[in-house]
Order: sequence, then structure tokens, then C-alpha cells
Amino acid sequence: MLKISGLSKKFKKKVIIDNVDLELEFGNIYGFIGPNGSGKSVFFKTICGFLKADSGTVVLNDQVIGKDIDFLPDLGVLIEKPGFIENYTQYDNLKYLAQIKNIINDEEIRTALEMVGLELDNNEKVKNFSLGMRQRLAIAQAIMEKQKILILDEPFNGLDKQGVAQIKQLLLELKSPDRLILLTSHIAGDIEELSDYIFEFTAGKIIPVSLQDA
Ligand SMILES: Nc1ncnc2c1ncn2[C@@H]1O[C@H](COP(=O)(O)OP(=O)(O)OP(=O)(O)O)[C@@H](O)[C@H]1O
Repeated sequence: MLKISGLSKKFKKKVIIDNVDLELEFGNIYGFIGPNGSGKSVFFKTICGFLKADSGTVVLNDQVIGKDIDFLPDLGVLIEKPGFIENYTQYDNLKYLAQIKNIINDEEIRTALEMVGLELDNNEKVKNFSLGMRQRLAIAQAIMEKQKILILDEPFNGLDKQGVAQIKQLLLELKSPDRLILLTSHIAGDIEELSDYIFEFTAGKIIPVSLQDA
């Protein structure tokens, strides 16, 4: 379980996350909704350990993020615009990232590309990629190591209708008792379709939304 207790984050005097408590269980998909600027990305960055909270804790299996470990472990993440090496191909970008941990082989990289619907024989440089292709590649890097925690901020951004359907299907396939998936979307219907639980950001609070109201 990922246990968030009394989490607060402000920038200067502006409160973004206000004393939030949440318990997120593996096996579920959690959807987060809220208007632009309501703090979804800040919340995700804070629980990952990329931003330091002002107060409160994020605890995964008795390990405090930012104290016992710097970042959430076994994490596949997509927050805001993914950075790629523009002069590399899709494969070379994933290969470069895979070398950091060195836990997957070339075949597993290709499988990740296939899972997100990218053409395996595409040797174009990423600088020529469309928004949707970049988004698929970003999702590929988030899942290629079979990460057990997936934190995906707007995973459907830039995708066409078929792409959205494909990635939704993929997320449902990835859902498993040993995996925790958090995602945001501006499209309530996408969130509703995928999520076991939905939360809404309002004035620094993260409020449960019943699925019927979403
Ligand atoms: N590094 C930062 N320094 C100062 N303010 C920040 C910083 N990062 C985010 N903010 C502010 O925090 C607020 C929440 O931003 P955040 O990006 O989390 O919103 P969001 O809900 O993800 O929005 P969107 O739906 O547009 O992606 C905004 O007012 C933003 O300006």
C-alpha cells in the first residue's frame, strides 16, 4: 500500500496540496481529475519524491519516500512533457534509458514498443515524431521494465481515437494485484472507464468522487 499522510505543499504562499491523506492499494487504478493548475502534477511529483513536501509523509511498505529512499521504487512515470534525445530513434531512446538499470533485454524493449502501438521498423529520429508518437514512446518507457507503480499524468494527451482506445486497453491489461496505477485525464469519461476509484482536486484537497458522479 502507498500511504499518504498529512501531505502539504505550497509554493511561496500559494497552497497547492493541503494536508491530504490517501491510502492507495496495489491492484487498483486510481483516477485523478481537476481543472488546470489544481495541483495534479505537483501531487504526482511530490509522491514520487521529485518535489519535497512541506509536511506529511509518503510511505511505501514501511519506507518513507525522501527519507528511507529518495524516490518511489519500481516506478514508471510520465509527468508533463517527456524528454527524449531528439537525434535518436525510438529504439535507441528506450535502449539508452534501459541501460540505466540494465534489467531488460533488447527483446523486452521491442515488446514495449509493440505494446504502445509503435511500428517496430521505424528508424526515424524522434525529432520527426508527431505528438501522438511521442506520447506512445513516453508510455513505452514507463512500462518497459514492467514497473509495479505507474504514475501517468495525462497519458492520452495527443493520442488519436484509436490511440486512446489502445492505451486504455493496455492499462487494463497491465492492471494486476501487484501493480498500482495512478492517472489523470481532463476527459472524465476516460477516467471513469478505467478507474476503480476517482479523486478530484479542489482547493488543495483531494476528494473522493463516486463513480456515478464522475
Ligand atoms: N515549481 C513550481 N514553482 C512554483 N509554482 C509551481 C511550480 N510547479 C507548479 N506550480 C504551481 O502549482 C499549481 C498547480 O500546478 P500543477 O501543474 O500541479 O497543475 P495541474 O493540475 O497538473 O494542471 P494541468 O491540468 O494544467 O496539468 C499551479 O498554480 C502552478 O503554477
